Amino acid sequence: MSTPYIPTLDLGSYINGTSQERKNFSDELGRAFNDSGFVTITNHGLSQELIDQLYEQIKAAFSLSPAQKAQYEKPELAGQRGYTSPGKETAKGAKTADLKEFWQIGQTVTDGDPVKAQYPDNEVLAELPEFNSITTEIYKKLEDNGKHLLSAIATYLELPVDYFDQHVHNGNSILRGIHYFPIENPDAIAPDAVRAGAHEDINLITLLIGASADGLEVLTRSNEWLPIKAHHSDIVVNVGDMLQRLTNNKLRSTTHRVVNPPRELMKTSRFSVPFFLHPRSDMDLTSLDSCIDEAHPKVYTDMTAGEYLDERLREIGLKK
Ligand SMILES: O=C(O)CCC(=O)C(=O)O
Ligand SMILES: [Fe+2]
Repeated sequence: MSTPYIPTLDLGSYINGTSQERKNFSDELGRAFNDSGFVTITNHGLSQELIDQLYEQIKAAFSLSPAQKAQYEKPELAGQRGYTSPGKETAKGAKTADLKEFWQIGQTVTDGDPVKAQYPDNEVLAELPEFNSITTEIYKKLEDNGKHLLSAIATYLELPVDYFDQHVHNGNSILRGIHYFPIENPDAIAPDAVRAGAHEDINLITLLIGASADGLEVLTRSNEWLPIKAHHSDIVVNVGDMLQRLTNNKLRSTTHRVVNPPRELMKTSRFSVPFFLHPRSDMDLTSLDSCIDEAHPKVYTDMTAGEYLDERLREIGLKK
């Protein structure tokens, strides 16, 4: 998956490294987030066996009948938990909905934190008991990896290493299993219909487990679409709009999309599982003073993470 534009970093060298190795990791991660906004990480502690089990469960969940899936689709939850059927999410600024369906799993609060009251319960799939345990395990592992990455970013930004900890503890993160369904008749879809229209992610950072097929593309600084090869064992990490806002554009939330397959593969599915790392909704996203100066005047209005998420869910059609 590695291209010079999207460097590969060893997360193990940060988690278990010497102070020099940790410093090097922070510098390289910061540089990549400042440049392309994307990195690939290895040594993330998710075994291939666990990733395979995850994909097995995700595929099984999408294979349920439309009536079974409909039991888990709750419009009042704005797609934030359970199942969302095709045609519901449209990339910001696009006219035609993405060619996808998805499941979303949210935070499980177990330590008595009153923030629990803000989160709807996860939908429990009665048909697939292992779906619930495996997705929860993956959620926790990706959340842990995300916390390490944010502490490395805090160091890069010359903030205290634990700057993000209180904001992401029991944060509003989402694990999303996506099925880009087969396109049975390519001539019958709208000319602008794509698997995922060009967009930026809403959250702080996204950790994306290697997809089942190619199709993900990243918009480079020279305005070219760079394909990212799908590798099951890698995790691709990118900056989202909340971190871009907080850093007044120092870290870049890079535009990406998922293109339709070539004609001979139109009738095949593509599965992917991003983890959108969100803070608690009361986190203040006001740009850091250290990221504002004469050359970089303040760009964004002040908002909390909760206010910003609400605005964005309306823009993509999930919240009415
Ligand atoms: O499916 C993928 O590879 C990427 C999905 C994505 O960008 C998203 O859901 O925000
Ligand atoms: Fe995305």
